[in-house]
Amino acid sequence: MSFFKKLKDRMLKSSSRLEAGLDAIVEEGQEPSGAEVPQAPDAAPPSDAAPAPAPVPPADPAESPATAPSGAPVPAAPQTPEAQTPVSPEPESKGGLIDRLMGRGGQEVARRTLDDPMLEQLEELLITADMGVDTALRVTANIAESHFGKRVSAEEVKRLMAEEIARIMEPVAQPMPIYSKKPQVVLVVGVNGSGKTTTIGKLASQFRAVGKSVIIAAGDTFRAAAVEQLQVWGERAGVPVLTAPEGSDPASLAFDAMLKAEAEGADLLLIDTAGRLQNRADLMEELAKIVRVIRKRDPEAPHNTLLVLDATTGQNALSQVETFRKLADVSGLVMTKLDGTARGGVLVALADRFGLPIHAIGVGEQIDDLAPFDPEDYACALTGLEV
Ligand SMILES: Nc1nc2c(ncn2[C@@H]2O[C@H](COP(=O)(O)OP(=O)(O)OP(=O)(O)O)[C@@H](O)[C@H]2O)c(=O)[nH]1
Repeated sequence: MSFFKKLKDRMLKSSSRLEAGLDAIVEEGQEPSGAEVPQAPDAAPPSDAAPAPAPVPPADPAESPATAPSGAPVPAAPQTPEAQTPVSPEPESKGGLIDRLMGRGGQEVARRTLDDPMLEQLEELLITADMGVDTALRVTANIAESHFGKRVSAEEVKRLMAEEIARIMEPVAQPMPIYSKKPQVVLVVGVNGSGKTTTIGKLASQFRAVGKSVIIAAGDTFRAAAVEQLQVWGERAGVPVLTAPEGSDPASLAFDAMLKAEAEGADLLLIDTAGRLQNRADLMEELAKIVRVIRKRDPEAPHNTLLVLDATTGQNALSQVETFRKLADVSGLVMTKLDGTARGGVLVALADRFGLPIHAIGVGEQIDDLAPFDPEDYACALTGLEV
């Protein structure tokens, strides 16, 4: 199954809500056929200038520059030709274009003039999909700029919307940079339950699959269950997991993990951390101490600080970014649980507000359910547009 198909199937709740809403908005204001109003020209597909799908990383880290990030995958899901096709033209009805124009044969396409009431309805729909007011306004304003007063079908609106969303998301769709530095230290932060453990397991498995050696440090030493879960993921991924006794200092574990990763020449060290936001001052001190001790071994570590966010929390993800940016030097985001949520629009709001790189998205609980973030696939899946 192409990844787009999988993403669309998994994001059914988001896309079906937007899709049904868009169909309803157009149908509600549908004009009688034959009205003498010009139709909107077919919207152009999202720009060809979109970034290419994440390349497979060099198996040999020596191929990467010492300091500059390579375009490494994280993760490298195979891209099918159809997954790279941004937006296909609106399918012809069975009777073909002439029959449609003549009112013969196939189904007549409902159209509505894009006016202020329709724009307001579109805004509301985007806000209910957790896109946030500012982003929803920006998207609809851009659609209005080119199509205000024109008669549009639901399919055209979806395509225009997908274009706008892809345009917002393109700059942030960046694979996690991979450095030739050994070990590359990746600190993983986020609130409890956001999917840190699962994401670390998936990342470890994908790095292993491209020939990297990985070590995981179970830095949430306060919860035995969290450590056990990480061990299970380590086993699945075939990666060693370093643990410390319950309640011990996570920074001391991180230091030991650095020594082990250096001694073994590991390519990557993934460090899990606690996510207790209830006591922010403690958490800040804990994260700062981890960073201090690993910098004793490598002044540039951590090389990546990934913030894992749970899509089902909707707009709350925005405040989590704000909070964690104060606690740690967040370098990129991973959004989990995009499958089965109607709140996928929050990723657009995040991209629009913060511009932080989105490295990957989680679309399930299985080890291979972590995908590179492709803005066009995502925009199409979100709006319910077929590619
Ligand atoms: N459907 C779905 N579930 C996910 C995804 N990622 C994680 N989960 C589930 O979310 C729950 C929490 O994930 P964890 O990885 O344990 O989250 P955590 O941030 O490590 O949480 P703590 O261990 O409490 O700190 C688990 O039941 C996971 O299976 C995803 O992309 N999709």
